[in-house]
Amino acid sequence: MINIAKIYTEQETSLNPIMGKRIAVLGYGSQGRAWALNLRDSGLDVVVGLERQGRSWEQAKKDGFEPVSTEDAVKKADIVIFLVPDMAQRLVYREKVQPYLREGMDLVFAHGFNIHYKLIEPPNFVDVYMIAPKGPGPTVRDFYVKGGGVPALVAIQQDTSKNALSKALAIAKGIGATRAGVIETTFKEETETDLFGEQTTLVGGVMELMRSAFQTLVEAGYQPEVAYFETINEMKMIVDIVYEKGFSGMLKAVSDTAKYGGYRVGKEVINDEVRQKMKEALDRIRNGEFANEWIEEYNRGSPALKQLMNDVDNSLEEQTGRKLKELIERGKPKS
Ligand SMILES: NC(=O)C1=CN([C@@H]2O[C@H](COP(=O)(O)OP(=O)(O)OC[C@H]3O[C@@H](n4cnc5c(N)ncnc54)[C@H](O)[C@@H]3O)[C@@H](O)[C@H]2O)C=CC1
Ligand SMILES: CC(=O)[C@](C)(O)C(=O)O
Ligand SMILES: [Mg+2]
Ligand SMILES: [Mg+2]
Repeated sequence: MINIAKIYTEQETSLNPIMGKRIAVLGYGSQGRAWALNLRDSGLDVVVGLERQGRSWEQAKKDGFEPVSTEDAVKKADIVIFLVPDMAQRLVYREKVQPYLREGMDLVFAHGFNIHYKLIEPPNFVDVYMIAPKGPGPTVRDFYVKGGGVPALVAIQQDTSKNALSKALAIAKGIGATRAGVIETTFKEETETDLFGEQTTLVGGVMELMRSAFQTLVEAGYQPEVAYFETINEMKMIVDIVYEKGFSGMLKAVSDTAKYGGYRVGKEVINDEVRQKMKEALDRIRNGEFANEWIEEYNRGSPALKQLMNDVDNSLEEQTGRKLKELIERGKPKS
């Protein structure tokens, strides 16, 4: 069954439901900085709450905020937005948010992980909702500054005030998302699809596809620089055309030789075995296995994650990219 999505746009949404309310943005990283700045530029009352003085604290001050401790931000807030890493949210909630919850407060998320997998179980006297931008934090800021907005999903988990949707849409408007459009979803759908996307395509799939192709060429004796241009650097140009003009537009921009070769070999590489693996990844997301594994990894101090970051950093493809950086920068369009 296909449900037709409800899409909210700029005209049918208003900032009024949250105007004058105090908004605490917890965390000042990828999304935190973008949200705090966009909400402030939209005329809303934002306070940045952070755990300790450090890099985020300095950045927030540089951007003109007066950051305060998480507790102090929460104590004075009507709306609390969780923009610390997913794995940190439970502890921040238990120690710094829960003790200060008052009736009529809102708990807001940018991803459904902690609510969907029940790591955070808020009391029934607060509203719980999500605005999930479908793009990286720096892009959320960049698009907003340039008059646009990254599309987002909105979901309501708890609607004690009977006004949660209009407040969620107001925040979506405040970060610029309604300039594009905001789709209504559930915490379950957002959490499962977001995890699936980053695992199989956006982060894991695309990166390993590019790295595997690079490594195949280099192992066959081709120059790393040539392999890098072919399998990694050109990806942006191809994906940019898909973004602007869809797959049909991309196919029109490449040669007939590429179209035929891509048609012939693409489905051989990304075959039924790969689709089966995608299905299994989705199953592990849906039955909670992935969430449990990630929580355990995090509790051990994220050794696998650290290893991955290290391996990638030291890989030949990354070294080659660093070597070619100056050349690539020189060639970028100037306006
Ligand atoms: N990164 C992205 O572009 C996207 C992120 N999201 C969601 O947004 C939320 C925030 O994610 P990011 O912006 O990636 O986070 P991030 O990793 O960039 O957040 C870092 C911020 O949290 C603070 N922080 C780090 N560890 C902490 C801890 N143990 N306790 C308290 N504070 C800590 C840091 O000081 C910093 O201010 C998550 O729920 C994520 O799933 C949703 C869409 C895209
Ligand atoms: C940027 C984004 O949307 C991701 C990949 O889902 C994330 O960073 O979690
Ligand atoms: Mg995402
Ligand atoms: Mg994600």
